[in-house]
Amino acid sequence: MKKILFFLILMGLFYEVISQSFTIEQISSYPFPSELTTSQTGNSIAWAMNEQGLRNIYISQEPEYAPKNITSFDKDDGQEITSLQFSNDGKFIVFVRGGEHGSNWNYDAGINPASETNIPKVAIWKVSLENGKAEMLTEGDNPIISPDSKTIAFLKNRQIWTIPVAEGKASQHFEVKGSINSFQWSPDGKQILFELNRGTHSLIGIYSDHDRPIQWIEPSFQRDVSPKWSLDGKMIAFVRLPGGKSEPHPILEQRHSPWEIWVADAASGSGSSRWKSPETLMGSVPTTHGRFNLHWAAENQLVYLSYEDGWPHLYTMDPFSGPSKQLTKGQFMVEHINLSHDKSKIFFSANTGSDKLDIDRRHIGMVNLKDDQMVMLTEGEGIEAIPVALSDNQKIAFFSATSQRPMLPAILDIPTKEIKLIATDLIPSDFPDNLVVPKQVIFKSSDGMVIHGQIFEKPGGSSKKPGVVFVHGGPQRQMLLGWHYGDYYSNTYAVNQYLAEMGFVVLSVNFRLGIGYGYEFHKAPRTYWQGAEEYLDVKAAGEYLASLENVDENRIGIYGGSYGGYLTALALGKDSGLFKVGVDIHGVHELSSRLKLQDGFEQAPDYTKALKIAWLSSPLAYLDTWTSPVLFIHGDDDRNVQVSQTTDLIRRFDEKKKPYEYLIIPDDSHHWMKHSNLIKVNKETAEFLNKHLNQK
Ligand SMILES: CC(=O)N[C@@H](C)C(=O)N[C@@H](C)C(=O)N[C@@H](C)C(=O)O
Repeated sequence: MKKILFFLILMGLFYEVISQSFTIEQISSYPFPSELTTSQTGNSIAWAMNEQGLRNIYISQEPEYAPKNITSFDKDDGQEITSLQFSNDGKFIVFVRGGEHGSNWNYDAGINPASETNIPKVAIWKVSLENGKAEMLTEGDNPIISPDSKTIAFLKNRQIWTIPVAEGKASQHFEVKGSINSFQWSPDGKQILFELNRGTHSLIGIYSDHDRPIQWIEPSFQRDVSPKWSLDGKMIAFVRLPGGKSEPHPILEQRHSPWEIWVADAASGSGSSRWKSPETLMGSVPTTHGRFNLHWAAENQLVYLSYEDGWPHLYTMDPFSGPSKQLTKGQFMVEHINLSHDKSKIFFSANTGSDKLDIDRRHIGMVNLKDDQMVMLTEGEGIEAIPVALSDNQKIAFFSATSQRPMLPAILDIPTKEIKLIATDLIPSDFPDNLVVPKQVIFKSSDGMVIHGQIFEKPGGSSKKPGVVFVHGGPQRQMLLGWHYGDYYSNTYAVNQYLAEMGFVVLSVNFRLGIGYGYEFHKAPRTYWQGAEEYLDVKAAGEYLASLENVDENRIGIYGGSYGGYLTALALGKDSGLFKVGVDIHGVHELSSRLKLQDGFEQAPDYTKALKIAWLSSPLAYLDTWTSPVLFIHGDDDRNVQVSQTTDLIRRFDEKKKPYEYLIIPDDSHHWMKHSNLIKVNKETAEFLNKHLNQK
């Protein structure tokens, strides 16, 4: 009898293994597009494509839009492509290779995930569209081609340098005290507008030539940012924020963060405030992609984004006569905002449409500034994001995905609504074609917060499956009902599909602090080091999963990266009874550093209380109740979450003689720049969960 039982168990295991129809390498082999850009004439598009670590540039030209590879970088060396742009004359493309631009610090320092003996530099490259020659021009970052296509301005050591497009060496364009955050050529190419950080305040200046001093624009002790030339080059719009350091306000109270829109005369530098944010929490500085999204549009209108009605929406104003007007309205968010080349139309991604599930998707919308009417240009069960207008102002390019197919560029002809998917043959021939369709689930946290999630479950298999909660990072993110437009979350979507394939029921939880569900959700109080109430949503997700008929409540795991790693550690510390195993990927653990250390005489009135709450919001407070097995993973060139967050936690585990497993990835960052590292992390994550939850 025992032999028969053993044989049946063996067959069951064998069945489950062979029933896996794809490997982690196959599901992680999705090509990831980024840096979508369009030419000024001729309706061409270009994008960067990461094909299993090989990052190259493709262009597509009308009418067929067949993708053409114009670079040949052939090593999985972690060197990303950014700042991709066409020259106005359409003769060449410029881009940056190297660096880690998704970082919170040191984003323009070379990254070396291949551990080469020379750390790769961050460099500016040019590809001729006439003869196909690709050449590195100079070290530097953030290049912008001059309107006449003859010069490339760029940042080096936070100063503006230039290099002639033809022959010639790079040289510092001018010297100015401070760090230049951004710059812009004037429409006629004769001047450069720049935003300068001087520590306690920020200034906006215009460089004309060596014989004229910098023209400061309404200099003040405030922080002036996001300057934009008007279309005729006569005016400058910018945002004014408070400068300096305030008295120490109560730490645990949410406060209005004020901002104003100013307009100044470029020649004289004098200007005035044209709009002040409503003095409400929702009227605070927006934190949506693109932040203020301040743009000059046709008819000298100013377009901007504000959260003031509780959702990130677009507004317009005539800076000289009129009050502002709301262009997009409703319970949805807009992000990825871009204007048509003639500045008469605004395109954006939005989580809205005719289907109630659209709140967990993205579709493309447009506002025509001729009549200020908003229309949705795409709909359905797919995910469309990051629209960019083509030069004829009649087409847009964007990234398109479904629950089955990863992101690819697509082109929509606005009048005909015809959509053309591009580069489908860049999806590997052995890429899985039988992925599960994530199902929207909605449940409530213990405090009543309504939480959205996505369930990934492969039909069939065991009647009682193990469950895994996935916790995204950011935290200002939203997981979707399909492949994600962000590289980090395309990867976690792949991992969730693989875990479902292995027989897990996966619940990806969109906890509070995420985007897409309005201000109250995105800016919920008493969260992170101020009380970690977002953990209630993670716990509710675990309990929801455990309550499902087809899930074994005694085999629930959790994993997450970065902010999701923080919540994974908190879950394992606070609720090892619910979460039986976890994988904490570059998580945040020590939170007191988030409290601005009080110096001098003054201290926030609630500083002591805040310190206590920060401690109780940290996984470090729960090590004695943390009994579930854990795998710690961190790259040691992480520039979003210090690797010390994991080394220090491991030190505490060692001192407490607590078991753990670990995986350190030397020289890689927060974003697994080297594909082979991404595969290693994905595989170890899945195998660790499988070892503890899926072995009968
Ligand atoms: C300043 C800041 O918090 N930046 C965030 C983008 C960040 O780095 N957050 C991390 C803690 C994190 O969650 N990173 C990834 C996973 C992300 O989604 O940004």
